[in-house]
Amino acid sequence: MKEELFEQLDFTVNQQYEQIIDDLLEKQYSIVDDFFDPLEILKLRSSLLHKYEEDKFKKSAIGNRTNELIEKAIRGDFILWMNEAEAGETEKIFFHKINNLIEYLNRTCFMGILHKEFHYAVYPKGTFYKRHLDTFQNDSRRKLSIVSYLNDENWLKTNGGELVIYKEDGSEEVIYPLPGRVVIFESQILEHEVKEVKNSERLSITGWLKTR
Ligand SMILES: O=C(O)CCC(=O)C(=O)O
Ligand SMILES: [Fe+2]
Repeated sequence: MKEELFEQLDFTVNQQYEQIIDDLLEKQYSIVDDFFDPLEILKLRSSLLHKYEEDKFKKSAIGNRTNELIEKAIRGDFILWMNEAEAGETEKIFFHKINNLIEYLNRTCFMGILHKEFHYAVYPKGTFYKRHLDTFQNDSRRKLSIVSYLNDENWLKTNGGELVIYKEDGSEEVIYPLPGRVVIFESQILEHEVKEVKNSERLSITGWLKTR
């Protein structure tokens, strides 16, 4: 009895998470502009670029690798999966924040998130990811998609690489990949697209929170 009471007491309402939950309930996606602060973004970006320069990234695939050309016509990004067990200092900051969010979602919404997977992504100039649903190719257990943008503060809107979310009412939300910004959306429901990068390299971490 007493323990139960204490469990209740150590819970504090987090306004940012509450906003995410409200948004998800209302429109199936949420845009959070200050999920990571500038120093965190700087560290995550350096870490990404360091690994990218070491040639650790691989061309992304879409399920079975039967036709390279078709795959290239669908998505052109390069990715590196992150391993929480081997996370460096910088990645630890990332996973700490994500784990806090998961804990909150499970506690307040009984979302039942049990697994997660994240990868770094680089979209070089000229690349894109055509309109798709994240659960088509890989995994029906994907519940929420989370994209964190690691571009620097000089990122221009004219660089392209917008994330377009196709809403259920038929309209579109165009989202610029600005540093610190995180976009969370229902993986099973919302189709989306990454527009062609016209200039520079578009840097991000993409991942999924999964049930069962
Ligand atoms: O980078 C983004 O904005 C979205 C990436 C995406 O849709 C995916 O990797 O499935
Ligand atoms: Fe996607």
